[in-house]
Amino acid sequence: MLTPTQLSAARLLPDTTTVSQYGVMRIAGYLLSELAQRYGTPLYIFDRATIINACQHYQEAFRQYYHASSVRIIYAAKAYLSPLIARTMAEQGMGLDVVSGGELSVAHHAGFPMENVSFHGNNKREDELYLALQLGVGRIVLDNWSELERLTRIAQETKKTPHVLLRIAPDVETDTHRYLQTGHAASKFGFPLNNGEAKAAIHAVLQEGRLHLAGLHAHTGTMLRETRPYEECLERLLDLATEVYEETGWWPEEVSPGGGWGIETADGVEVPGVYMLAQALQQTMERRLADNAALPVPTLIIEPGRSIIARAGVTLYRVGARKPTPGGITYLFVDGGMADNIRPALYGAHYTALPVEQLATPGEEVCISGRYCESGDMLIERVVLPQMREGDLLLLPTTGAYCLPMASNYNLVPRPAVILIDEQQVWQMERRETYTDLLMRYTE
Ligand SMILES: Cc1ncc(COP(=O)(O)O)c(C=O)c1O
Ligand SMILES: N[C@@H](CCCC[NH3+])C(=O)O
Repeated sequence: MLTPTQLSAARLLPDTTTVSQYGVMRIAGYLLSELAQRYGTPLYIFDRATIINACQHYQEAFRQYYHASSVRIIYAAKAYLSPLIARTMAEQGMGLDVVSGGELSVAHHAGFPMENVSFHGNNKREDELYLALQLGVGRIVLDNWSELERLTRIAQETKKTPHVLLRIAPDVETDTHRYLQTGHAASKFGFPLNNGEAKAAIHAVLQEGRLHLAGLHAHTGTMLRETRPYEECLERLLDLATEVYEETGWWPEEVSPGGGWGIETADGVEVPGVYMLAQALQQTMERRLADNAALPVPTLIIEPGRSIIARAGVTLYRVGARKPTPGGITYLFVDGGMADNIRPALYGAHYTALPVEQLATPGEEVCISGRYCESGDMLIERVVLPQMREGDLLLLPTTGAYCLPMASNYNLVPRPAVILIDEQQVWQMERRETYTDLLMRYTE
């Protein structure tokens, strides 16, 4: 029998999760308590089937509205990357969006086809641009004038003609946390549209002639749960392209309204299906290009990260202590916290938690708090759970995106192990850090 918390959390769990009539939870057939025993805790577990299903779901949704050749779906590696994840994305026909020489190196190491890699970021260093050209990345997305000048100079020197997109700040408002907004007029990302800089940058690239301007890009924010910002963003990019076409005859081969599609979380807000996004973008494209029927429809590039990988991931923590306080809060201390998942502290992100084994104890409201020396180290401020004891295992769903990539060694706690599982196999993607790993960084 599922408890009410388990029931409401069921939609947040990986696709292969099962709970027996005695309340025993498995993912891809594995007993979670056995995985915790074998790999230790905290443990991040990714379910391969859920990742593959999400990739296929995106492809099917967009292929309902576009020819396969006119849409490219690019996984945003910043959500979580390992060589095995890069290989899985390649097998699924996904491209890869990277934002650093580090992510680029993992993609290269994994043998990811470099022509399907887009190199993003707002401050790419010179050595990273050289590396991108040397490895032959498909697209470099330029954010600002300095980057444009830097890459133009490198292109001249190396006698290469990189394919670039210009990132535009389209001045589109999004209904998401302030730190997750990226397309407004004051955004740190992109050439502003409003003051004419975006158009000036396009003219500059075309006049200089050293870079191949393949198209225009924007990304308005993340954890979006409506199609409106995507539609507005695509409209603005196409309007800008139309103006430039009339002035110069240049027309984009590609346009991208970025990634950012949300997921359902413990806050209970529903997210429309991805096919709604595909449909909305196709309709916007058709509407905006109706007056220019002779022009080829640009390839649409979409860059999901979280909506591909968040629900595939869960975290297992072990409870170390239960502490009722006279102030009325009962804490459950777990063996991880803000250093492996900064999202609640940084964005007020909502998670829920489930005991891994069914407990017949009465329910109580607790605060799930980590082991770090910060009062703000709360993974969940309030959740009702059966009374848990020291040693019990707790599972947090939807931790596959932006937890591990933002992890730190705060308090010099080693970072957790990470595994990928399917019904046949367990792959250890990252081994647990050791004290030796931590000590190796010090040179004196
Ligand atoms: C340029 C760009 N593309 C794609 C993404 C992926 O966003 P999400 O993981 O929310 O889909 C991001 C991150 O917000 C981004 O900055
Ligand atoms: N790190 C953020 C998302 C930022 C995505 C990159 N622009 C999160 O956890 O939600």
